[in-house]
Amino acid sequence: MTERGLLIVLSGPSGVGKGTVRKAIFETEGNDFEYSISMTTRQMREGEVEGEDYFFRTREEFEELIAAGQMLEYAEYAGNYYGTPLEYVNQTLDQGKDVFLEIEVQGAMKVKEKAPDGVYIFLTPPDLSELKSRIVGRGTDEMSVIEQRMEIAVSEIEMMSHYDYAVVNDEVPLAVKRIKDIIHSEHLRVDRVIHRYIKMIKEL
Ligand SMILES: Nc1ncnc2c1ncn2[C@@H]1O[C@H](COP(=O)(O)OP(=O)(O)OP(=O)(O)O)[C@@H](O)[C@H]1O
Ligand SMILES: Nc1nc2c(ncn2[C@@H]2O[C@H](COP(=O)(O)O)[C@@H](O)[C@H]2O)c(=O)[nH]1
Repeated sequence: MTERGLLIVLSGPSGVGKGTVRKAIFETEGNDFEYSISMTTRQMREGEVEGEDYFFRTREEFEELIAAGQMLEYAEYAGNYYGTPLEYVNQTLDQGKDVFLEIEVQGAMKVKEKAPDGVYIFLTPPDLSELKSRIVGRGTDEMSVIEQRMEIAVSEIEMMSHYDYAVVNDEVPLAVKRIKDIIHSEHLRVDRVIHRYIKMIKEL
């Protein structure tokens, strides 16, 4: 039987740079994990592409998928649903490939309940004023939404202790390296490696 892949969960407050760092990770060489594209009911931003950035759905469609048990997790964030389709994650892990989720904190905690053996990484800003500058600088949200996201950010940062690792996103290439190093180390954990040896011993 193929060894199940590792579930990698990256969270952190809105605007910290999760998307930027995740894209940079996937652009670097030597990755062996797949990105799970999320579903959302929020409006598509300029430049976003259906099926690449998100699967954009109506609230009705999203609620049907929840009712059908087709979401690994979902959360309501700043007035919209966001969630992880279950089938892709399960199929990919079953094929022995690692899966990378980039999701907010409520959803990450739901995933952690279901998959405590995943690796949970919290991306932090150097400080809160830099966080606000990044959200403002991105130019995608109105001031009322920015204030809402900053309030949520404070409560999200309070949840950091539930994660396995905290990575500061001061500079993107440094954050990328820190995250790749964590994933590499997770693969060397004895509780993951030992299964291979138990299997070999059984086959002797
Ligand atoms: N290390 C960094 N230094 C300076 N600016 C950064 C850094 N990382 C990301 N940014 C910028 O911060 C802004 C927010 O980044 P990004 O959209 O990736 O955040 P996010 O955490 O994915 O946000 P959300 O959760 O709202 O989707 C972008 O304009 C991005 O270019
Ligand atoms: N619980 C989940 N949160 C998700 C998912 N996909 C993205 N997100 C997070 O939502 C906020 C807002 O995103 P934005 O694109 O509107 O800026 C951010 O923290 C994302 O990481 C998901 O599948 N589940």
